Amino acid sequence: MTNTTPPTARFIAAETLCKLFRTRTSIKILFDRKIQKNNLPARDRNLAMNLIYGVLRQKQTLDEFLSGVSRTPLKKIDPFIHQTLSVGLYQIFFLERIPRSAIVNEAVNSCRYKRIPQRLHGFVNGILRETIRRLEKDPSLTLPDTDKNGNPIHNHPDWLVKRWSNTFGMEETARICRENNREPCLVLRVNCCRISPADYSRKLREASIPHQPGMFSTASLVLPDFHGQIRSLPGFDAGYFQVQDEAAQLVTLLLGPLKKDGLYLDGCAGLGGKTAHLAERGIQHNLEIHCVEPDSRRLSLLRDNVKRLSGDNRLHAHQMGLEDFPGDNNRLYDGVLIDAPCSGTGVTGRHPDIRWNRREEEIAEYSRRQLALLKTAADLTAPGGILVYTTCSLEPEENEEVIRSFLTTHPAFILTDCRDQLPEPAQKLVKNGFFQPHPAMTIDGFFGARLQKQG
Ligand SMILES: C[S@@+](CC[C@H](N)C(=O)[O-])C[C@H]1O[C@@H](n2cnc3c(N)ncnc32)[C@H](O)[C@@H]1O
Repeated sequence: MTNTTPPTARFIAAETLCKLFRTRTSIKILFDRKIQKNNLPARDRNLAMNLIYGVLRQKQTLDEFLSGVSRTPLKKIDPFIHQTLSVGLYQIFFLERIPRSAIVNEAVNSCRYKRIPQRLHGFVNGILRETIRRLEKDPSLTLPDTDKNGNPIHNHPDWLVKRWSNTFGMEETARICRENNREPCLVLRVNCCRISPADYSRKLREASIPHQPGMFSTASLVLPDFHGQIRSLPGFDAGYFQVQDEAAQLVTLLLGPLKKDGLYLDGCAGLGGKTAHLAERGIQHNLEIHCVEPDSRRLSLLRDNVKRLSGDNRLHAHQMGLEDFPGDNNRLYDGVLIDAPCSGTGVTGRHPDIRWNRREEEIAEYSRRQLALLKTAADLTAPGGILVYTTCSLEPEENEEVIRSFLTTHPAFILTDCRDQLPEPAQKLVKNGFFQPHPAMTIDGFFGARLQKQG
């Protein structure tokens, strides 16, 4: 292989992993850049993505195994070679359909492409062949689940495991980590304004796509084995569904009961997952909806998303930070949603880069920004109106502590019980009045608080 031939999926995976660990940039940004630069065919793109996500979910077990096979300590292995080996080991242990000889050849090809000195190709070749030899001798050989001191390996950084064991206890933490290390299922929210979940289920059945109803949200369908293009699912253009985990589906319900002809604001709209949900529900209630998002790329995707799902022309999208949003002609909002920027520690199963990119020190800065956003939102909420605060973090400083701190300075607001707005199966996700699902309950980790301004 020469540098004039296009790079392979394995090479892209190893390079992306190296860059991620070096720069702590999100996988989405790194991968999109690589795809644009290299024009990988869809099949290779999917394989590269699988390898990257797989290695991120198994990082510590792969490293533990590698340090048992390699005579060179991990810290002394060149980062690209290290990640090429992780990608190779991941394929050997998890992707049964790839011939083992191809795994070794491809790893050596990646080294050639990277212009790694020839003498080191033998090192890569030797480690992978030795692994295969051990597996042939003992087919029941698996990756280690404890480290050399006998401590369980969780495939999460120690600081996060320590925090979660303080919050949830060690057993629950181990369960959360285990769930996060599995490949998550695709979850859809059926757009009930366009089609019922039962009718959409029929369409999936006709297309031979295995699925089942979600456990908590009545509008959800779970597709355990689907790995294709989302656009290829039945009724994408017709707006029959949106990809959204059950936890994210449920938090929008906390704005209920919706007020007829009411004025609503999504104060941190992002790509519009929750704005679109609100817009769908809003059609029936004739809502006027405003949303605020400072990032122009996200706002443009949001517009497409909302148009596809609700065709709503009563959505007013504002590109700015909430602190700069003057409101609409001094009118106050009957409902405000603050889906605040957060550490994302509740969704490190779906986005395993988060667990390695985050720093514990960042949590204090997130909670400062979250409290500021909540205070801004309070001024935009009408008397009698509902203010919903939500994050996809599991950290108390970003969740209940933000709410407690807010309530001490805003006595006009009272905390109401989230249970009243949720369908019966989801009510068990509420603790101390807060919506608090976490991955051990086979749902993304979220937090939601429903506040009402006294009128
Ligand atoms: C958790 S995401 C929102 C996800 C979105 N609600 C959804 O369901 O797709 C938080 C969003 O807040 C935006 N944001 C950051 N600072 C903000 C600010 N000062 N005012 C409003 N939005 C902000 C970020 O750009 C990001 O898109």
